[in-house]
Amino acid sequence: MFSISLRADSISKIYGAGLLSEGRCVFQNVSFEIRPGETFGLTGPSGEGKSTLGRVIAGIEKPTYGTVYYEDSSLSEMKKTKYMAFRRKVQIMFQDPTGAFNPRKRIGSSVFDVLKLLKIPNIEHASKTKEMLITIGLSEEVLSRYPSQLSGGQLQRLAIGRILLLEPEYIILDEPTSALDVSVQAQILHMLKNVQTEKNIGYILISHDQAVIRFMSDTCGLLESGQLRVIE
Ligand SMILES: Nc1ncnc2c1ncn2[C@@H]1O[C@H](COP(=O)(O)OP(=O)(O)OP(=O)(O)O)[C@@H](O)[C@H]1O
Repeated sequence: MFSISLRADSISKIYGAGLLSEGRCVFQNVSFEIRPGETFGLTGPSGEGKSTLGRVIAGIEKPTYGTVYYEDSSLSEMKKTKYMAFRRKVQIMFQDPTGAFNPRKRIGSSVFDVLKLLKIPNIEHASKTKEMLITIGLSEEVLSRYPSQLSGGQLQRLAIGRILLLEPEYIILDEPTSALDVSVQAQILHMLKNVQTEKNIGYILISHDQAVIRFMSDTCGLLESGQLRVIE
């Protein structure tokens, strides 16, 4: 089956370089590749650049050196339309689900905004929303609630559900369960695995937790002292 890979080729990130400063090199010559349906687990000590690497792969930040390739196209050379398509296909999800939704809007309204943005015809909204809720294991009742009326686990499920409406090929999961209770963490991880099997999505999973990395990953990378060591 044809699959679109996401590949970092010798990327480096330096913050704060200028006329008077060499800046701070967060990581250098990092290379790895992932494919749909696979999970690349990214771990390492705090402050070593895992989130920065995630943002660079997602195209939110540019690498200082090196190239990120999607479907063999370099992100830095993509035309605007292709880049916009890439940004839709490669999503990033953050640790704290409470900030993921507008606190003044009911969940149904936030979901509606995404469907509208995607130009999904009104007639399909109910079925798309229902399908998404089934995938993330929540009932339609959550649509009438405000974010403050939901648990962290429910909000994280909905954050994933909202991303799934965009039909991504890859999701960068930045500490997706570390703000949650241990029992809820396990449920979310199982759900992520089921979603991956069902939709053949590739994950880059950033976590401090070795048990989470072991449970989820096909390949794992340790980012330490600016270097990525890939462990198959
Ligand atoms: N926009 C920025 N400008 C300057 N320095 C930055 C910026 N973003 C991150 N950094 C620095 O880059 C380094 C790596 O940060 P990053 O958040 O990527 O690490 P991390 O491994 O994800 O950490 P943690 O595990 O604690 O979340 C840190 O020293 C951080 O202060």
